[in-house]
Amino acid sequence: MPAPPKFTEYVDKNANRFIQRLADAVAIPSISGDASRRNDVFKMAQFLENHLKSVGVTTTLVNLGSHTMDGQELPLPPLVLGRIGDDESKKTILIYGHFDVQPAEKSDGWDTDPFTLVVDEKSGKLIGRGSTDDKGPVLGWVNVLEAHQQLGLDLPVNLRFCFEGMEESGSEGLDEFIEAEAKKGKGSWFEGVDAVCISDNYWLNTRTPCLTYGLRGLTYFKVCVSGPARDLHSGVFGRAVHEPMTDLIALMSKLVTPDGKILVPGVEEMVPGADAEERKIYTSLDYSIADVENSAGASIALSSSKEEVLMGRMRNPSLSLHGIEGAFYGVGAKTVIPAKVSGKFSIRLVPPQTPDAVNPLVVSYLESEFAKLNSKNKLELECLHGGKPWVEDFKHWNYEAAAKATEAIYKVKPDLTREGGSIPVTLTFAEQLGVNVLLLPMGRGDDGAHSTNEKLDRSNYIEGTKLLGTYLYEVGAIST
Ligand SMILES: C[C@H](N)C(=O)N[C@@H](Cc1c[nH]cn1)C(=O)O
Ligand SMILES: [Zn+2]
Ligand SMILES: [Zn+2]
Repeated sequence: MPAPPKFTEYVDKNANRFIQRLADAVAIPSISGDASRRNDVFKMAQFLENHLKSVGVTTTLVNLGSHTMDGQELPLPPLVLGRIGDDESKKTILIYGHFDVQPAEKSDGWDTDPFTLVVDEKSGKLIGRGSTDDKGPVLGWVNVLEAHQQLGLDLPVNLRFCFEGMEESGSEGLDEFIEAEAKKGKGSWFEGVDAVCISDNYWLNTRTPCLTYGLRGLTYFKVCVSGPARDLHSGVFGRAVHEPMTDLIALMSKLVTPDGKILVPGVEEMVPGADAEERKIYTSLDYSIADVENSAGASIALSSSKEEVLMGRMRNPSLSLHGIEGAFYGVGAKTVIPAKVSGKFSIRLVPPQTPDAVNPLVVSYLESEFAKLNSKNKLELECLHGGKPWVEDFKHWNYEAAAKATEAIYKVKPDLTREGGSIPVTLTFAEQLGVNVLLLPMGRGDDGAHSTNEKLDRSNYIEGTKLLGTYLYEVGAIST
């Protein structure tokens, strides 16, 4: 059953207001990983709750307690829960999204202020932090509800919402909440949920919409090397003391080869290779080396084989080095020996890898490599956060409904993809609620999530809003 034409017409007529709604959301720098922005994450929770209320959703804010970040005790942002519809003859869909964003500074290399949405009329880009990850998709649902409220249309399904403000920082407190609710059975917030829909990833390319049935897991490490009591002068202490930065670089260089092979013994070996049958999946996807290179902004693909690049992103683990805290990075030529430096790296995990299985391998490898350095400095290892990988059955009515909706809006069959990123709560929903989970992305592969000049194309936001609404009608029309 397609959505009524008046729904899609309403979305077109109100596109500019919907863009203003996104601009208002982007203006709140809700960076969960920055302690100084915690008030803004709370402000964003309030903004979202107000918008949901105004379109007829019954809402609750759930206090998730507090946590320690950068040595500070901080209140966790609340979960924003919502419900609309209680008709037993209809299916109930749980929608998840997040209202926190990655850090962004103009000085990182943005062309414009990251927290002022720029509507580039010529290119059709809506540029700003969170535009595609994940404020645009979250507001897409608000837009759908507004249209139904204003047009006096009944929703074809019951909806439950679970929006969090810590996704970019390990989803602290969320798994525990879901597990505790799921245990309640009757009377649980999630009672009656038939399936889950998450819009928080991207098309593989810039042309073809997709449905996503897999995510990589993650384990994120901080490797701290310290020694001197304070920063030292390299002219006075160079070649006289063990230098933390030198030890750290030696360790970091032992983690991964320049062509992406993970050097921690046992980690690559956990994953079985792809057989000819599986390779066909990657051959059939609408993708080329130009897609990865255009979205990376340079000709730097690791392989000239499309299948290898896709497998590297979708079905193989990867290890990335992210940064070094405490290192000198300013302008000029400071001749310092930093006293304490912390390297940050993460491993994207694929089945059957889990943080519990991989972390001990990482720890014992780094400890043994550090021992080989014969350094008198001190090594400390910390796993900052993690999550398991997830792969779903895509031959399910939830995917069938999403495929029909995609064909109705975009006039093409969607690709079926696995995403290289991580949304740890996905597996928790699947396991705890025992229902199918679908990823229905709004944005394109070149949106630059987590990067500078993050954008969502105007057409993806507006057609994506229609897609989310149409998906609900297709779910409503399925009889199982
Ligand atoms: C795919 C999703 N939109 C996303 O960006 N997830 C993040 C989750 C995360 C974990 N640590 C920090 N952020 C990701 O895959 O990096
Ligand atoms: Zn993200
Ligand atoms: Zn996200």
